[in-house]
Amino acid sequence: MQDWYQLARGKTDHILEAIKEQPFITELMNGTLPSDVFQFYINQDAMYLAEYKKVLATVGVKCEHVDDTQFFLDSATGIINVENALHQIFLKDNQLAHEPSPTCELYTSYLSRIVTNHSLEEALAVVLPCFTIYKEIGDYIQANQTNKDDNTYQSWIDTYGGEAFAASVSQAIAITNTYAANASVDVLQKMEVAFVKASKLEWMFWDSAYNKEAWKI
Ligand SMILES: Cc1ncc(CN)c(N)n1
Repeated sequence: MQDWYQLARGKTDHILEAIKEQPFITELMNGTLPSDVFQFYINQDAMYLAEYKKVLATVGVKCEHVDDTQFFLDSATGIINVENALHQIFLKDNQLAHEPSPTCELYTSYLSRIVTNHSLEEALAVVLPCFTIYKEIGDYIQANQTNKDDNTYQSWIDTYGGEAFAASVSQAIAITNTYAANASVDVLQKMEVAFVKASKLEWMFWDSAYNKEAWKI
């Protein structure tokens, strides 16, 4: 029998395929992504992660089992520290923006709303695509690129395609599956909605970076 993650992941096949085809991802893989686009992305991502860190800590506090709490608190500090270090490599101080794009604002606000006002199960489901999609895309790029020795963005690619990230992704999936195993049909339905919506927001985040999305007014 399929576990919750396998079922939810199945509902997002089209989103994963669409992400792989995004110009942001194909150009990142080829090493041809314009540096101003990557700068825009990394800058927005730094603002995203500052909020995501708080969201993960909140999920950790809500967990019933101490090991799960520990995992999310460790993730809030450990993973994010790795990503912040990565940002230091790429982020140019003189090109910093301080206003989140509409999509960055939408994604972080959505995460925060679900984690604060909804069930623990939905909170687990909504934070999961941030782990699983980056893992899948990191693996996908590593498996398909032909320029590992000559890609400006290799350290970014290797962060998400690497073993350390894989271990935390597996743990996040396992914890979510455990809580889903005891959830009602109604809660399972809501978990799926949250997982699919956050997956769409991952697609939108790369799309908004590629187009250097601005506020319309
Ligand atoms: C928007 C976004 N989503 C996910 C990740 C991977 N933690 C990230 N750095 N940025």
